[in-house]
Amino acid sequence: MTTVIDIKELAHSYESGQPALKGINLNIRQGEMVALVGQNGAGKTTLVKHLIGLLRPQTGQVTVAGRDVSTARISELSREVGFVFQNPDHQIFNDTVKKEVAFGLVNQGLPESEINRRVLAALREVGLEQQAEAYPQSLSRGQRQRVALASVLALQTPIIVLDEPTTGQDYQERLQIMELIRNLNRAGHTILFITHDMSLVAGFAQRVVVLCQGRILLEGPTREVLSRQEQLAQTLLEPPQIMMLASRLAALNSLNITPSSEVILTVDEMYNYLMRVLEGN
Ligand SMILES: Nc1ncnc2c1ncn2[C@@H]1O[C@H](COP(=O)(O)OP(=O)(O)OP(=O)(O)O)[C@@H](O)[C@H]1O
Repeated sequence: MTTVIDIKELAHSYESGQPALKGINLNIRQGEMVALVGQNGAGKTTLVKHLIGLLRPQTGQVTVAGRDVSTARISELSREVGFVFQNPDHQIFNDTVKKEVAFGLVNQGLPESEINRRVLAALREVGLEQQAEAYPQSLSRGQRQRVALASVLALQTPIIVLDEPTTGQDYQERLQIMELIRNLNRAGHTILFITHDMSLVAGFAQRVVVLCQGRILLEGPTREVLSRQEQLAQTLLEPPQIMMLASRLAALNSLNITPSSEVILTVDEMYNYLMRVLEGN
């Protein structure tokens, strides 16, 4: 499989503080669905900002779809990578939902009929077609998060990076969003998503990268990484019983059972159970 994100010895220090990244080496191949996890301040957002040119490598090298991000223009990178910000309010600035989702497409100079088609399809996918004319700031945080997601869906970029895509969503909405993202992956998009939610990792990621204090602590297939309970404990990602369940769920998911099998029901049930444990009910 072709490598679409290639990160070599990437380090970054903000002016005011400690180094946020300390020599990251990471390869992501076309068509993968990868979770990036780690406790607050581990460097996850700093890392992904390099993929869209919001930060340029101070040391090391980052290549995205064959383009060196040190020299690539942001407009060039944005055709390859769609980015859903952690806080939708850093992304949303138009006065209607429809205009917001259309914004990137208008910038690309697409014909109006194509823009309308893509905007409506994206809003339908995130369940916001009724809110097309609404003022984004009148929507709930969860709905604004879905507006941000729709804007990226409409761009149809080969790579999609999502920083905490399920923030502000309830249990059902979280599942719907992750299923939508998984469908994008099945349709061929490469997905990198940041999350604190290990049940989402267990249920949806093929591979996990664990960041800890600016370094990669663990990296590998989800099942393998989630079975490394002792090392994961260092990152204090979740209470041990949640990690244990997440690990078992990942093991079941990795069996890759066909949807018609009865066992898949067990996976779903277990996932639902895990989500309810996390919700505290
Ligand atoms: N703009 C900034 N200026 C100075 N320091 C920053 C800036 N952004 C992040 N940092 C610091 O860099 C480190 C890594 O932050 P980063 O936001 O990348 O971590 P994260 O893993 O995404 O955290 P979270 O899960 O809380 O979003 C932290 O110590 C953070 O305080």
